Amino acid sequence: MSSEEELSSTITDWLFFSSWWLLLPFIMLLVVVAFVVAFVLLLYMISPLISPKPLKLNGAHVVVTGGSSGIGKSIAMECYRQGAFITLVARDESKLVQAKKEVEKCAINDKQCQEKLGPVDMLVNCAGTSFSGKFEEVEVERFRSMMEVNYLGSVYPTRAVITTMKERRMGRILFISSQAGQIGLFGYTAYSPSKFALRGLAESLQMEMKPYNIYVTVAYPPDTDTPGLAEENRTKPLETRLISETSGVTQPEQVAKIVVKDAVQGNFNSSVGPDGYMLSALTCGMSPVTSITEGLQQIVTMGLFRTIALFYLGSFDSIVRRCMIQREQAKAADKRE
Ligand SMILES: NC(=O)C1=CN([C@@H]2O[C@H](COP(=O)(O)OP(=O)(O)OC[C@H]3O[C@@H](n4cnc5c(N)ncnc54)[C@H](OP(=O)(O)O)[C@@H]3O)[C@@H](O)[C@H]2O)C=CC1
Ligand SMILES: CCCCCCCCCCCCCCCC(=O)[C@@H](N)CO
Repeated sequence: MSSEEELSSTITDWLFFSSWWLLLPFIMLLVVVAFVVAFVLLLYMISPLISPKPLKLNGAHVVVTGGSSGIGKSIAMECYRQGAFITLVARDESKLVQAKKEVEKCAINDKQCQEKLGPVDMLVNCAGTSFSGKFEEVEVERFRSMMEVNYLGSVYPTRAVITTMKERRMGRILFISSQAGQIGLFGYTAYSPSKFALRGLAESLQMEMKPYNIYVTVAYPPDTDTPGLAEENRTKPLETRLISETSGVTQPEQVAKIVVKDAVQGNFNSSVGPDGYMLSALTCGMSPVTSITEGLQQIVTMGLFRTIALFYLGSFDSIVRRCMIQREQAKAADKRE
């Protein structure tokens, strides 16, 4: 054996009989894990720069449009319970007076009995109305009125308070959209667009307002047990009812607790319940991120939630198809009689 051959056989022996190289994948894995951990730690270190400072509700002036009923009234009560001064806005005066009495029962200090008006610290755009029906059966006028009340009805109050908020370099704007502002559903051709519009407004407004320490929140509640829902249910197509049942009916107090907490913290997105959480992660798009945890959750869960969503969509389509077949059979039976 030449010395050259000897050397090569020693190297082969070493390579095959000593097992250091078996560790190579583990070492690489360790390096990758170390990098990921370092990256996440870094993100958490800069998170105070991203997360806004919470608003102090105690002593703050909160204006709630649509505050005389349903979700708006519950939001007013929740804020009053935390020590805020409240202004309620709506059209029907007797409903307003009644709501004022109910809100005042939630007082936490004597000072609240004296009214303190002044610059608005938080504006809650909750005035709104809903309508469901099949596209061709909804009066054209209804498409306009939905945009006017739900969308423009949120633009005007916001315009009224924003200049002072900018000057004071503080404030919160809350928009009450809906799960129907995240997905378009059977029966909501007039309502959904007015709620989607709020999201576009909120995203644009947030980018303008961030340097002024003003934070915008959009809430997407599911069906909530209010006089508004009862009214909507009177014309609701069967399809819409069956599809909406997926995410159930929530109580307005529950919605109020969650959205007030999110607005105080300055979270852009506010969702209610597990379906709401999935929908928001899935539809986050280019919306601003207000905590590292939120961003990481979106990154990790999106593929999984899309998979789940495809099953939901399939079941919604089959509800629509079944209802259509049933209607046609009923019609045919009617004709035969
Ligand atoms: N209930 C639900 O299932 C869900 C509701 N939402 C949204 O939450 C918001 C509140 O809904 P909800 O609590 O059910 O509704 P309600 O009908 O119970 O209350 C609506 C409130 O808005 C006021 N309002 C209605 N129209 C106008 C108007 N043109 N100008 C000024 N104020 C007005 C009403 O007072 P008045 O009539 O005296 O003016 C009332 O105070 C709406 O924007 C709705 O789209 C979102 C998701 C689910
Ligand atoms: C991963 C994907 C999960 C998907 C879950 C889908 C659940 C869909 C349910 C939609 C319910 C729509 C409620 C509208 C409420 C509303 O705004 C009106 N009631 C107003 O009165």
